Amino acid sequence: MPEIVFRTQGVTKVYDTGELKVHALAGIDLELFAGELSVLLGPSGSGKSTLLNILGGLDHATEGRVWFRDLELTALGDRGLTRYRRDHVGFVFQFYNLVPSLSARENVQLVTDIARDPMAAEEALEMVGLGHRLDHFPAEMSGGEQQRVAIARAIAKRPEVLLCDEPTGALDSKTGVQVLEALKAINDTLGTTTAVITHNAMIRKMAHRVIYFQDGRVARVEVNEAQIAPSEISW
Ligand SMILES: Nc1ncnc2c1ncn2[C@@H]1O[C@H](COP(=O)(O)OP(=O)(O)OP(=O)(O)O)[C@@H](O)[C@H]1O
Repeated sequence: MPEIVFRTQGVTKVYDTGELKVHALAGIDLELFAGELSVLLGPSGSGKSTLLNILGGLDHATEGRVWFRDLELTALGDRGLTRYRRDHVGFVFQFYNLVPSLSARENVQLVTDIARDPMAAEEALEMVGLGHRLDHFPAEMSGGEQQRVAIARAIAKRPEVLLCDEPTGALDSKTGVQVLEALKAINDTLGTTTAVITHNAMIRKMAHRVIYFQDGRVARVEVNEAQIAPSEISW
């Protein structure tokens, strides 16, 4: 049995917008395991991003407890969460947030310059299949290539976990598959525990574990005995 990396117990999240209370998470008990790639599926508003943000230390649970290995995230204050994110978590979002005036290499170096034990920016870009585009600027790259630069930036500090919120949401099938191949290569070669939110149910086929959300709860979890290659996924 692989080690547990994330464990949540009765996690709720209520957004109180004054007039209205939104129950985004209604009691999540979940475990994510070392080295696995998990896909989080579910209708819009079912709580996927809210949970990912709590696991990544970007947001606080309203109730319940969350552990990253032995570290209880729900016991940390903002400074503790900042340190946790810096040391352990890579994020990838739907939009790439690259600095337009910096090359691919320089965008990654923004992180490697301040990380404790980073890989070289060139190595990170090689891993996502962009070793030949080091000196290109974001405007010279396709959406899929820009997303792969963002992935290289996220993994260059060698985070133990990589949390991805709709990483292919803005991409067509062909470039989206290249992004999925980059995520798989990282999961395979670095063993990075990876969680991917998607609306695209086809992507579940490349996962070790598929977590289905419904109304702020985990409706079910499926374990895939075999995974199919991203190149065999299309949409
Ligand atoms: N900052 C916020 N303030 C108020 N309500 C919020 C906030 N963030 C999320 N919500 C609400 O919480 C619920 C869960 O949202 P969440 O973004 O986690 O869902 P999701 O499954 O990731 O949806 P999507 O697939 O559309 O991104 C939704 O009803 C959403 O409107």
